[in-house]
Amino acid sequence: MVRNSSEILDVIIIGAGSAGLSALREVKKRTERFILINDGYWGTTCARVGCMPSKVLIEAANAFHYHTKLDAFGIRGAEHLSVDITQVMQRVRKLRDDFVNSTLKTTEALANRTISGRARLLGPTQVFINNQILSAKKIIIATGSRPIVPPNWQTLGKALLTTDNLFEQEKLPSSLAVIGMGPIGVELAQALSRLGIKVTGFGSHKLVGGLSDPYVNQVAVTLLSQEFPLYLGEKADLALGSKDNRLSVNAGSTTIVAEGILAALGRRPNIDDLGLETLGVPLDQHGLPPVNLATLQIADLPVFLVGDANNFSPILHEAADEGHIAGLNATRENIFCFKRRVPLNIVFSDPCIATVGSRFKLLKDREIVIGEVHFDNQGRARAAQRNKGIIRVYATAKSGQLLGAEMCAPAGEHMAHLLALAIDQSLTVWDLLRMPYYHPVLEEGLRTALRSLAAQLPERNESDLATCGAFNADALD
Ligand SMILES: Cc1cc2nc3c(=O)[nH]c(=O)nc-3n(C[C@H](O)[C@H](O)[C@H](O)COP(=O)(O)OP(=O)(O)OC[C@H]3O[C@@H](n4cnc5c(N)ncnc54)[C@H](O)[C@@H]3O)c2cc1C
Ligand SMILES: NC(=O)c1ccc[n+]([C@@H]2O[C@H](COP(=O)([O-])OP(=O)(O)OC[C@H]3O[C@@H](n4cnc5c(N)ncnc54)[C@H](O)[C@@H]3O)[C@@H](O)[C@H]2O)c1
Repeated sequence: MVRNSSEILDVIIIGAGSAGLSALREVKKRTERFILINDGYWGTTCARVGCMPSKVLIEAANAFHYHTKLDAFGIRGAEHLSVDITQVMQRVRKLRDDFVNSTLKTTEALANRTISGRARLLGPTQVFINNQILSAKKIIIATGSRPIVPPNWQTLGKALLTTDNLFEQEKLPSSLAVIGMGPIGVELAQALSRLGIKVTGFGSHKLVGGLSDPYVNQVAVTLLSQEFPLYLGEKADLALGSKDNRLSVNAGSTTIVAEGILAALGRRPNIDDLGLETLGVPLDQHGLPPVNLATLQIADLPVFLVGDANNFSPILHEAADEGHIAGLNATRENIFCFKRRVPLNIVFSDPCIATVGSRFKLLKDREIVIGEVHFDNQGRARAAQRNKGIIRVYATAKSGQLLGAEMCAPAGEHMAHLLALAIDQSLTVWDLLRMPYYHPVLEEGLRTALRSLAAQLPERNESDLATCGAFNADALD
């Protein structure tokens, strides 16, 4: 029998991932009349099967990969090093468990304010959960996303890996086709290859890792292809041999045989079966309702859609921001518009792929100037055997105001943060060139890109340190 709770809650939060927990933090400050509902495991995608375990795996892979550079430093014996995959995976899970436990503390303390189960909307103020109907003034939907797996791939059983089960593996197949070269595919294909697995990468787009600048992409593809075969531009599909039961991957004219598949085809918002159709607003072709990204409100309803579930920018800091905005707006009289942060996407490949500010594909029809640096001859990068990669920086042609950058560069994660701070502050290339650069650092490479950009701008007053030029000597720039 369905129970109809008589209590009218202030807020129901559906989904206890990073977005839901961020909303919870704000809701909790203002009311005790809330319920947090989560289906399946608690502990967030980020900590359980996302950002954190993937980064632990990548760190192990890069630590081992370093042995390929030792000989050049004059350090011998590296060929005797080997990877114990079982131990690597155990360490991934051990750290993963610590990360998950840290997130569980928040929700365990809530006791009867949490419900485990699959929630479904019955309208803008009602939720059906575990045979009962809950009513609330506001509802925050933070149901996250899941890996896309085509139906005919699901029959593969153990041979099919996604990020939902990869980190649970005790051992890994000796050969693996990584299908999809977005951020997840690139990060994991490189890491698994560096750990000694025979990886083949497939991507239906020519662009990898979320890049849109073809010049940066070309460098990224060239560098990744030096580590594992990479087939781009054709959709991959699978076939299981009828006689030998061998798994083959086909993409255009390419066919390879692999022991296992890692599907990294993208992620789908968890909005199916959620009852969004009961809200009475139009849904787009993906089933998504209209969401105001400055308020996270769905149309003018008392309902908010945040995090991966709205498919706007499925990365952690954006999910956390959206939860924060929705948590505030759901507990205030008036809805407030928030200015969103400068876009920043980092792929933890080596060299690091990153996009910051406006993407190249959105700028190419505007009047912009582009500064560029290749790291092949950059002094500090050469000293560290990290001299590979490129940064391209975009600015307005008139004033040199920084608009964005794309890169595949050593220390790219840090360069991208520096540029994000500069873009947020509406700085020009000259403003950045006026600031200090220590010597010898990788940031001098970024400065070279900025100088090449400044050289294309109208001339400046020479009494300004921003015009201090390069020595044109590898050792000094
Ligand atoms: C392998 C991988 C690596 C990543 N690496 C990075 C990275 O390095 N940096 C970065 O910024 N981002 C990264 N991301 C993305 C980041 O993890 C996500 O953007 C973020 O975790 C999304 O948080 P969320 O709260 O929207 O969703 P989630 O954390 O998935 O939370 C949603 C919750 O809602 C529950 N739920 C779903 N449907 C219902 C329902 N009907 N009723 C009740 N509960 C429901 C789910 O079970 C889940 O617990 C990575 C993702 C993956 C998969
Ligand atoms: N470091 C990070 O910040 C990080 C890391 C991992 C994931 N993420 C987030 O997770 C989201 C999902 O990442 P993702 O890489 O899974 O998705 P994605 O959508 O970015 O990339 C998936 C890729 O798979 C390709 N593809 C789809 N079907 C294919 C097929 N049959 N054959 C070959 N290629 C195929 C698509 O063309 C696409 O390029 C990202 O948007 C990102 O926001 C972020």
